[in-house]
Amino acid sequence: MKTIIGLEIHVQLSTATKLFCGCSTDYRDDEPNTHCCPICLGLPGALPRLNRKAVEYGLSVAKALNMKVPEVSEFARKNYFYPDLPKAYQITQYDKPLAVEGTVEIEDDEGHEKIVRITRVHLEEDPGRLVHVTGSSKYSLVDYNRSGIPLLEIVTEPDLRSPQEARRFLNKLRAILEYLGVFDGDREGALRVDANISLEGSERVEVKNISSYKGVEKALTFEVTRQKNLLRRGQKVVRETRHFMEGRGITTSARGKEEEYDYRYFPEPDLQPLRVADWMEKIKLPELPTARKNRFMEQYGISLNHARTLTGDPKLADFYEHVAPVDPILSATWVADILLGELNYRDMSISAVPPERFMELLALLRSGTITDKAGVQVLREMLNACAAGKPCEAPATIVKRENLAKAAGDEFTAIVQAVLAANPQAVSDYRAGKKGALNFLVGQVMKETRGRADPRELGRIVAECIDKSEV
Ligand SMILES: Nc1ncnc2c1ncn2[C@@H]1O[C@H](COP(=O)(O)OP(=O)(O)OP(=O)(O)O)[C@@H](O)[C@H]1O
Ligand SMILES: [Mg+2]
Ligand SMILES: [Mg+2]
Repeated sequence: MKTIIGLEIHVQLSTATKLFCGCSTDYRDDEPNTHCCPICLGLPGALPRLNRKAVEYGLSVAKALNMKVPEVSEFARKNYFYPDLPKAYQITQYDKPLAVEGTVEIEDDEGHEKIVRITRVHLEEDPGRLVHVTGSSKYSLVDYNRSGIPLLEIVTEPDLRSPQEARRFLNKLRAILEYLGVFDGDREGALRVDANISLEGSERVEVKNISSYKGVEKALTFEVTRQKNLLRRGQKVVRETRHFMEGRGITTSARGKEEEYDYRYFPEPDLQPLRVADWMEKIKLPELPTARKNRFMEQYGISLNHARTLTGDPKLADFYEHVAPVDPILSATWVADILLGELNYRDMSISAVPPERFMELLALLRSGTITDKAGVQVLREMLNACAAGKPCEAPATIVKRENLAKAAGDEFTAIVQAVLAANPQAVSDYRAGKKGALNFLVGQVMKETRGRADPRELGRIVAECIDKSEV
């Protein structure tokens, strides 16, 4: 049964000030209701003044998503009565959005390139935030710091075919937004999604206001199962809005009147229509993820998978380009396959890693001073220090202190000799032609050197030592 998914994504644009007033958008650590004025509080008589930067950001997203812009775009009032919006209407866009008909390229579940069509993007203001206080007396508080933050709503066509595909789409979209510098992905609630899902031939359900990528995938996975089970039991899926309960990973019906609500949209009389077609021509785009991915493969000779991973986040891509001169391929492996995993494990961001120190580590690996295994140990020491807020030690210092340099010279020969002497049976088995005996001896040397010997060279060296010792 075909799964059909379409997303409506609300992105908080990272402008310095709000959409229709000069209040600062940087309110995260501040007291409630300290970033407000008569305009974003919606007091009678206050007039909106459009933030030019927000329109530019919106248009650059439209351009990056290959969208068409109309001659003229217009704001509209969406009327509803709720405490998160004291003026009783949201300024948004309705029949004349900023742009229409775009595309985003993603990978489908088989790993093939696929196009997801974008229906439209439009600007609107974020409402205030309600905090529901429960306890002996139940009441709600409202914080208008968020009221008037510019949102860009991005609506997709129902082109996504699985919850995993939806998540990959969101990752790609987030990468594009971060490359454009219009969005701060680290901010909580900076991206909120309404996920629409149906099984072919059935009604669709809309899961509202999911605030994480993982949440979108989880909510959709839950819905696929729920809807399939309904149909299996001979029941019908009803068209409805549902809420996602992040903690429990389930969706619940929100059957309310809001679905049939008539918003009585009409053009916003206090704002001029925008001539966006002319404006669009002046918008310049930076290099975007797909272009950067292709350049990485060409310029550094790295694999598609590495290029994809490394360009998924502009900070990661910058980091890679910084350290690549040591050795592009070795760097790609160490950043994409090893560093990323260690960062995720510690819930650390790439910005916490000093690239110069990482280059020193790469140089030690490249020169063969340490083995891969010891390299991972050094990296862990470095990251643990960073995570604890301590300065990052030089890799060479860690290597010295922990005695991690590759076993070499006399020290190494002594270890091999000692292992051979301690295992005469294995040595004679090897001489008698048993290949397995060599592996055993190599394993013993690895154990003695605690990973400081290079397993790739070790077999040859041990064999040589046996040949050289008395024949
Ligand atoms: N059969 C379907 N199955 C799943 N998703 C669908 C289906 N048809 C449409 N969609 C998706 O649902 C969304 C439709 O959003 P649209 O804004 O047009 O309608 P709405 O949800 O009724 O309105 P709004 O949420 O803005 O009040 C789009 O993302 C679209 O891709
Ligand atoms: Mg909307
Ligand atoms: Mg909707």
